Amino acid sequence: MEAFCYRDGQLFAEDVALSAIAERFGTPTYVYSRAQIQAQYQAYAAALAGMPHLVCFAVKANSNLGVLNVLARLGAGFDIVSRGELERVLAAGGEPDKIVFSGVGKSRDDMRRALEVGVHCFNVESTDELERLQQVAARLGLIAPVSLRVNPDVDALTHPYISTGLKENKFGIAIDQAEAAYRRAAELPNLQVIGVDCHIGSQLTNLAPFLDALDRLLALVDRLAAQGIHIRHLDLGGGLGVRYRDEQPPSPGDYIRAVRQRLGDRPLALVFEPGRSIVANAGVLLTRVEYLKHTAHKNFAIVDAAMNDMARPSLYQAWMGLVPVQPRQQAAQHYDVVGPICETGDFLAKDRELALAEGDLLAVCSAGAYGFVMSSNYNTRGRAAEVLVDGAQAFEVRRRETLAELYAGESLLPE
Ligand SMILES: Cc1ncc(COP(=O)(O)O)c(C=O)c1O
Ligand SMILES: N[C@@H](CCCC[NH3+])C(=O)O
Repeated sequence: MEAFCYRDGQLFAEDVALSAIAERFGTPTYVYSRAQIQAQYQAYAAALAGMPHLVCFAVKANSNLGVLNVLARLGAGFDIVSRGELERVLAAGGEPDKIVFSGVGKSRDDMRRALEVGVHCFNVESTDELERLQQVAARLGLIAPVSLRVNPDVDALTHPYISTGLKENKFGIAIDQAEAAYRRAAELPNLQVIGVDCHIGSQLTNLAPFLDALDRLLALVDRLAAQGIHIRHLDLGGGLGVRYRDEQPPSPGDYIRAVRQRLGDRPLALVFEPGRSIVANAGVLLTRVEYLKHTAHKNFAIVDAAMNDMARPSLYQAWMGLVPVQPRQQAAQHYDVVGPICETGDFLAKDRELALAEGDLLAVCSAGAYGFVMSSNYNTRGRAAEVLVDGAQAFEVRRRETLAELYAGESLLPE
């Protein structure tokens, strides 16, 4: 489905014109489509029908309570990496026993709270973490369900900053040390081994690395079974890519069909932790042109969104689509679309052909994942509003940060 499309000469989110959203809520504003989030979640759930599974949305991709609530109502699970994400999921109505807890740096406090609420599984990333989890669980008199996150050493063929499954990355337990780690976990009285986990990177557009990692994990599951350690679920992480420009990533259905074929008759449940593929194309960042600046070398469109609102272009040189909300019938020019922040690296798009005037609205496409969640207050800019569209209705699911909030909690030195 296409949640964002042109009608009557302007861009709509479902049945709401983006110009009306800008009018009502101001800019910059993130706009999400409920129908698109639902459709992407259902693509995973439908492909997993008929077998035990959990689709755990990776909260890091978009942690807005409204968005999490849409997914919780569909019965989604959640993949979290911090206490903060845990509290968000609970506040949004997520079920604790569908939460998997990932991350290399879980504190004792993180573990305690997750044990108390009863998460589905801890994805443990080191042997020291196993020992710590044992201590915390023993003190509470509880049993911690665990998977070991295995680092299978496969090249995800993606940007180096978002590749996680190579032996030089900080994530997981090296696959050649995994069996010893499992034997240790099986000895610890307050741990219950239930799964194997891996996550090799993000924005993968090719199935081969996923299937390569899967083969290595299945071989490990078989070796563990021979030693009497029986794995109940396989968690393949997230990572499925989306189309930003001309990428042709496999669909969740194609991916899951290929995975199911390889399981054979092993009685394994499947867990996925998709983030980007659920929400990226369910969101845009709406921004307004403040100035057009023409120099001898370049044209700049200076807009009211900046790298503090959307970091991906500056941080990863990511190419993101950028389209006018109300296209003009006049000659286009080449523009660098930049924000007001005092850094040359503050750009949203470079060298785009656009017909623009001051005051025009633009939409940064595919901004629903790793957009608002990576925003900051750099240059003491307030964070954008977030709006969730459902059919003909638009709900402000996070209001714009106020000026007073920008320095709340800070204080002057005493006299
Ligand atoms: C452990 C883990 N699970 C899931 C995800 C979600 O990945 P993606 O948004 O690429 O689906 C990530 C981020 O890459 C991750 O680190
Ligand atoms: N922040 C990255 C994805 C990180 C994936 C997290 N493990 C991006 O915007 O592409």
